[in-house]
Amino acid sequence: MITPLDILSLETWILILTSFILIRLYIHKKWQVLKNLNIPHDQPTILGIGNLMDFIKNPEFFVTFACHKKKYGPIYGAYNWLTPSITITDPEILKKIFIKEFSTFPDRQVNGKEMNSALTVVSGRKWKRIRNTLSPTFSSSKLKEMFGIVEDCADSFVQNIGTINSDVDGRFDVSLAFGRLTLDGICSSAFGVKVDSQAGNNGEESQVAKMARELLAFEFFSSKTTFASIVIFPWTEKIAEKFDYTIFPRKYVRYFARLIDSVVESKKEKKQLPQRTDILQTMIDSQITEEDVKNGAVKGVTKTEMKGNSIIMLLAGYETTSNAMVFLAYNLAVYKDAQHKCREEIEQVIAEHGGLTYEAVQDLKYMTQCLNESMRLYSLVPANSRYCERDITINGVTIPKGTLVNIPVFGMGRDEEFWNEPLTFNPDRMLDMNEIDPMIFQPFGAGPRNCIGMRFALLEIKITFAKLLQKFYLDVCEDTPAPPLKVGFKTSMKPKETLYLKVKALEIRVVPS
Ligand code: HEM
Repeated sequence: MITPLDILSLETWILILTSFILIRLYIHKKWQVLKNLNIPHDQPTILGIGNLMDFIKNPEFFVTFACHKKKYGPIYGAYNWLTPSITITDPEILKKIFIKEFSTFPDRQVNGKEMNSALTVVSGRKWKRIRNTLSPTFSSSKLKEMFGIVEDCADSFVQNIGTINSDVDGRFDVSLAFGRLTLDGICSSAFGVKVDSQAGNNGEESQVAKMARELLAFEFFSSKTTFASIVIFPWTEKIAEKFDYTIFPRKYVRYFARLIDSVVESKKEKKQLPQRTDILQTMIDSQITEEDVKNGAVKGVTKTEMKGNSIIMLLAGYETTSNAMVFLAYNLAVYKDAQHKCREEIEQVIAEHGGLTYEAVQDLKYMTQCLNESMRLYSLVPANSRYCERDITINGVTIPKGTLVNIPVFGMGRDEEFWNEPLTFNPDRMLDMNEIDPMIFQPFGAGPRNCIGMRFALLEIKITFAKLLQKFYLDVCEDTPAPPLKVGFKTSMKPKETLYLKVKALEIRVVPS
């Protein structure tokens, strides 16, 4: 296959790309797109190039956001390198962008063949068809059928946490332990493959777990090609598509594409695995051909789309869910009253339902409050976005076509304008979710394009903590930092430094302080 380097030398490409940057810079300066924004306050609207770089360099996004908000007001324009963007925190405007005017803002942003079909990046009719096909996978009835898969992984986690995942004092690396758990959960549900990564060093790690770990460890933002493609030239995606270019390392995409082929084959032959409900099975059941797509099919996924979307479930669902558990564990270890109340609730709910059933998990109300409060303080996806496809004026604010709307989710979660004592972990404020504006607190995004895996993630987190807290008491170690934790960013928000906590088996029954 011809690669760009077969056509022109690297130097020539660099020259061409640099010329493009300068031309685009010139055009934007000329047009001053953002100067035309009809923003209802007197603040300057141009921050200059590099708003997004600020964020990547400084994951304490809320610090950047708080400074910008103070300086420029609640709505301000900036350039994400060459893409004009507008940051909005007004809930009324956000509601219109996410819901009422969804057709104007259908995508988050303007990767070979497989990844270009992933739900996260497709748009228009294609997105609608794939989303319609995959959504039923996360319905209550399907999640109930997947309950066993998730429960197995949680059981394995609890079994290992007191032994191979912790040292003699019960001290464990929180990200490592929850990372292994979620890897098992997502591989099992997305690919239909049991990977047993929780067996850790004492057991044989499967090749799938190893490849998944390596794929997930890939630093997207450290790759200059990726950076250029996504951030500086969002429009080069179309060219990249022609060359079957993917931002994901080809070795892993090919590996998983082949893995899916073999799982599909063995599922067909019913040789290796029993037919069971998982994300891949839902896609197999609704497989269509390229011909069907051309004929306007409104539901179903092609073989290529099936592969891309299985891989994207792994990428979108792994770190987010794992880090949500890391932050929840931290908060429960620090705030012992909350941990104690969670444990009481678990015991009560299990007694009422006669076990930890799917319905029992839905009744873990206080644990949900703790999780929501934890995700407010440490939002896993620190910023959301919507790409504006036509000029529009909303509540007096003009958003020109081609502008990226930034929603600083992490910043809004800690904004004093919206929350009383925002840095305090207070699950009680999440008691009545009708009182919380879903535009201000949006850990899973909002509107028709919100997180498709939300209910799966919530189920996995709650089952795990119900099982963990039944058997163990979570505590801080001597070197566990005091709140608020310093955060870093890879593919999702995570603790900046390696975080250690302690587990103590509950036979010792420690009375919470
Ligand atoms: C705590 C865990 C998770 C968090 C915090 C999270 C957060 C998010 C957010 C903020 C978005 C963007 C939504 C928007 O634009 O409004 C998103 C999209 C998405 N998430 Fe999640 N997610 C989590 C777990 C998962 C899981 C477990 C899966 C898969 C099994 C998943 C699959 C996806 C996909 C495919 C999209 C793209 C949806 C679309 O464009 O239609 N996520 N997620």
